[in-house]
Amino acid sequence: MFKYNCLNPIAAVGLDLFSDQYEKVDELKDAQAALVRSAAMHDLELPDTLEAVARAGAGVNNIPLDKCAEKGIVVFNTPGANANGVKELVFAGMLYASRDIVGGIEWCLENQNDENIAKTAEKQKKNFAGTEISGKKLGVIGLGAIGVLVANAAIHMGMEVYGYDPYISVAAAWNLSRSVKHISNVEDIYRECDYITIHVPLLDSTKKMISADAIAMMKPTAIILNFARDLLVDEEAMVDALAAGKVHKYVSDFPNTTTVGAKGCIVTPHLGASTAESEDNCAIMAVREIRDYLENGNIVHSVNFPDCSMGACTTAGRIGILHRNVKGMLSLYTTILGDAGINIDGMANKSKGDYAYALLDLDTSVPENVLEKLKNTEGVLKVRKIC
Ligand SMILES: NC(=O)c1ccc[n+]([C@@H]2O[C@H](COP(=O)([O-])OP(=O)(O)OC[C@H]3O[C@@H](n4cnc5c(N)ncnc54)[C@H](O)[C@@H]3O)[C@@H](O)[C@H]2O)c1
Ligand SMILES: O=C(O)[C@H](O)COP(=O)(O)O
Repeated sequence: MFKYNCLNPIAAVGLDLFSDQYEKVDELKDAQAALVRSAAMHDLELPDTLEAVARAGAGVNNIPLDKCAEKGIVVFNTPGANANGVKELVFAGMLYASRDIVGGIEWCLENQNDENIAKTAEKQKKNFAGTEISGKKLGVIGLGAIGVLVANAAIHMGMEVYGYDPYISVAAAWNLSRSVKHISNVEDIYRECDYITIHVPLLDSTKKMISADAIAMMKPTAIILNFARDLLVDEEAMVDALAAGKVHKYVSDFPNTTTVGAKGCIVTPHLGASTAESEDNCAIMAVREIRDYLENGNIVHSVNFPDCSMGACTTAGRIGILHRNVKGMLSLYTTILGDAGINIDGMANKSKGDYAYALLDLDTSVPENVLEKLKNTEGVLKVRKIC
């Protein structure tokens, strides 16, 4: 029986994919797997029982990735599963920033008792007029799952789209419309674009990447959209620039005391992925990842260990070894197994940064004393007996 804990509510359509071999538990300390959305995990005590964490979503800045790796806990996310939900809200953000839709709605509510509201509205509507997005320049910073969808949809909306991503994946490049202009110097986006939207992960290297200097290059009419993470933007500098009329609007999906209520800021309460479709997609992908890892030892879509798959286990034994990415590890395993008279039928070993994963199919189930030897090998973080 496998036990899992949900640190946030996770869509039922995903949890229903757990078989009767799985039991939901109320406490993380009792779980082998955890499912999480944005709950902060940095200060949580991670129990020794925990094997896997699946982030039902994209951003993993709420999870201590290295601490998990050191404890042999594989962290997954669900790339692309909520991208369409975010893309649609980015366009809502562009429209809210371009036309005073909110002001217009508020005016209607304030005048709901006016019998002549239809007539008055025709006189007042000039106060809520705006501009169109068609024909304007959009800069997309980060062309991953979300950035590509935003860029392609903007082309269909008649925008001139500039795309910047020095690390773009081959898959994303294939999906990107050929009409998107490839930008190699992000300053071209800051200087020339009417709308700038950011879709990069929050990392040490991207923190405050929209800096005061970047903001100073922007047009006074610029509209900046942040549906990625608030810490990507120097928001103090942004609020100052808005107050001084140096940029026009800042749309953010991450409320905080700097931006909510500040002049020119339009803030939503982290709604990007809060659609039925995105929540279902993320939950389904997260549960599949956890099951494939716990039942078969396969790693797909991990953010702290390499992906490594050998399908379902068809041999008498299978073990997975999470270890440091240092030389000589495989020969230590083959020696221990060979000395125990165990034949290796198949093997895969992959590495990612400081960490690596070996999956071994064996002609017999590994006895406890051999598992102990493997576990006690210098550089091994965790050994799992899968069958
Ligand atoms: N508002 C929401 O509800 C919501 C929902 C989903 C994701 N997000 C946020 O959006 C981010 C992006 O999501 P995604 O699904 O597109 O992720 P993704 O991993 O598919 O794409 C991120 C892209 O950013 C690029 N990148 C990294 N560093 C860069 C840099 N310095 N300059 C330019 N590009 C850079 C990468 O190459 C990659 O192509 C997530 O990390 C998360 O923080 C927010
Ligand atoms: O990174 C993400 O996937 C988003 O920020 C969504 O977060 P949520 O699952 O808490 O809505």
